[in-house]
Amino acid sequence: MNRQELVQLIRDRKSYLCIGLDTDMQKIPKHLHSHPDPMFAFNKAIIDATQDLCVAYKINTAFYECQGIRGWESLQRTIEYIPKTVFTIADAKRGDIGNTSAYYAKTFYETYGFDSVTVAPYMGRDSVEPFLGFSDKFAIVLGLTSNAGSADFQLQPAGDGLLYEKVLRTCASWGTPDNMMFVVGATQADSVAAIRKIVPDHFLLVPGVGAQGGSLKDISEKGMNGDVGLLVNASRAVIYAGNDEKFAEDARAAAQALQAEMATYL
Ligand SMILES: O=c1ccn([C@@H]2O[C@H](COP(=O)(O)O)[C@@H](O)[C@H]2O)c(=O)[nH]1
Repeated sequence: MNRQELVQLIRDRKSYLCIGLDTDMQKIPKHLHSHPDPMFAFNKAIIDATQDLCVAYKINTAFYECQGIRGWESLQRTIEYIPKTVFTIADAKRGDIGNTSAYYAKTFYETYGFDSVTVAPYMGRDSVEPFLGFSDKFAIVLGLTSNAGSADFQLQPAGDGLLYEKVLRTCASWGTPDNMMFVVGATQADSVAAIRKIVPDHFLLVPGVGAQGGSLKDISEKGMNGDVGLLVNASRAVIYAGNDEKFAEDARAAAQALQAEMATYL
């Protein structure tokens, strides 16, 4: 999916909600455990219940990788089940020397068919560029993350500003808003004005609403640009809104509340 199609989808659905499929075998309802593929059964029910309310699904690969081959099979069934009209994110936080990054890009864009993959930029230009050479695909580079540890490096002084500002400025010069987005935590709303000065046109993937306490209102008011420019992720707050037979209904209600609030900001 390209940027124009994503913007149109957001306008049509009055939503910039990304639902995170952080599917945890310890948390899915007990009655699904007898299913041949419990993770996929859970994801399928969530997707069926929410697909008209969101514009993206984010699969955090850690939850699948830890299950070995069965987890990768659940991931594959899930990505194949998500409608092609919805934007997909492999939250894998990859990045390595160039030839290795090229295989990470091929894995997520071609083998699995994701629209985007999250990329850790610490290894520099040659580690990020292999994710940029695919049409209608996006590298989503970690900018200012939602966790407390973001203060350890990202918020440290570097030259005239802070390290994360240098990361945003430098990475933005390697790509364009058509092939790159940035991760900015919802818990970092106070920094969003500074971020928008550096990357006014890029989409921001914003995790941290819900379980991590970030404010949808703050991030929407401070982070939106002319093309909306935001994908706000909620994982646990949506997919674990309930944990019994009606978990999918509960997930829909949680997603609907977020979408309804988003509609007021558009
Ligand atoms: O800075 C970051 C980068 C990624 N994440 C990921 O987003 C979701 C958030 O889950 P919630 O349950 O909505 O808190 C999860 O997959 C994280 O690994 C992040 O939180 N912050």
